Amino acid sequence: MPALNQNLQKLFAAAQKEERLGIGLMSGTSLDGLDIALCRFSGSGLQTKFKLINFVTIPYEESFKKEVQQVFAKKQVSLEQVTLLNAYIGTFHAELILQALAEWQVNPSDVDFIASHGQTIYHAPKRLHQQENYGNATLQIGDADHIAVKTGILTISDFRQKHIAAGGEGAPLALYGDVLLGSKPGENRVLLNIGGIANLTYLPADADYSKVMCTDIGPGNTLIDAACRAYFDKPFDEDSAIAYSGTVDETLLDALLHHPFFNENLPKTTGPELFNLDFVADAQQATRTLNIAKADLVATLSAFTARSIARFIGANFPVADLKLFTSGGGARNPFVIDHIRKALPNATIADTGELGINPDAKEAILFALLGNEALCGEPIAIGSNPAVLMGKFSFSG
Ligand SMILES: Nc1ncnc2c1ncn2[C@@H]1O[C@H](COP(=O)(O)OP(=O)(O)OP(=O)(O)O)[C@@H](O)[C@H]1O
Ligand SMILES: CC(=O)N[C@H]1[C@@H]2OC[C@@H](O2)[C@@H](O)[C@@H]1O[C@H](C)C(=O)O
Repeated sequence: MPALNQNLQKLFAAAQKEERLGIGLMSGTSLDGLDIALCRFSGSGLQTKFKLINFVTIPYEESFKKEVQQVFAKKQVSLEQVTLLNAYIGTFHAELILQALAEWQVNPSDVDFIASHGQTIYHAPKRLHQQENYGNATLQIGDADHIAVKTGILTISDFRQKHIAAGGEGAPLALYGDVLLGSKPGENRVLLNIGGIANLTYLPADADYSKVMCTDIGPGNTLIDAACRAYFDKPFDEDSAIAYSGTVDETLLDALLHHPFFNENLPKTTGPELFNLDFVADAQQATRTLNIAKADLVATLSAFTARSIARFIGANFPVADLKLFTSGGGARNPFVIDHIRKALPNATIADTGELGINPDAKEAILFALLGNEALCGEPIAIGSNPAVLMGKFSFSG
């Protein structure tokens, strides 16, 4: 039998180890920075044992955000800019990983794999584009060959394509990790992530994985952030200072909550391609609220996030018998969380820190888990999701 080449030998060795060190990377729709989670794994699937060793979010410079924003969630962009960014983001993420590893005094050669989400620049489920000849599609850039070559670490990436190829919308993938991290027999749980977009995983008390459900709900921080950028020259509404200084416009809020996306079948996905300031302006036009104070707009958009989340949970789950665990940057938005609490007075709400999961690190941990599965797992059927192993391998040499 011919010998395996060195890349495949390394891959085999990593997959067969008792314990593996893996890095999960997330660069989300909020474009706030790169989340880097260093985890130790043993086993796979529902028997995985994992420990978060180190975590950091390295914030992006404004100049980098602006470059990505030129192509982010836009129908018409410069193809040259996309091409340049694809290579640039891969190299840039590799530099940030090396910086984090140096700070943690971890030698790159001790890390078995990197699992990289990349940067979503366009998410186009068929429900959005509605073009007959095309199916679901999504695009994450930041090519992993650059990460692998620059760090010397086997890199797994582009997880969402397999989900689409096997019948999904490419998102949310959270359930694959949430089942492992968050389910507890005897408790109905919801793991709610409020990132740019809000999504959740429902974990039923009987631990019947066929009943697990994971879907996007609607906007998380994306509209709040967009309004802060456009009208206050701020990247986000820190500690809800602007929202608390304004008043919710109930007429506008009601119009926003009437968007047909909220009545579409589950599971479903969305993004800033739909929930953006043009959508808000249309609702303002229709309700003659174009002239409301900008602080009132931020308050209304914050209430919109909270109310759409609370309405979804109230309509779909047994609220009085439910534990809700929050994560993502929006879990640190007090206005949003207060409004969810008020709308769901009977639900128990805490952040995922109560489960021993750093709420800011959860999505990066998810990708590390998916990387571990790509190396040594088996496809698992959860809810209506495709039972597939996701991710593509990039070798360092
Ligand atoms: N102290 C705070 N007060 C208010 N909002 C905050 C605070 N800290 C973080 N946020 C919000 O959280 C956002 C970042 O959230 P997060 O990093 O979870 O998003 P993401 O991972 O990019 O999104 P997604 O999950 O959609 O991909 C910020 O843009 C901001 O809106
Ligand atoms: C296409 C894409 O990047 N979607 C993200 C986004 O951010 C939140 C929500 O929209 C979710 O569907 C998904 O990310 C998480 C990590 C997921 O797949 O579970």
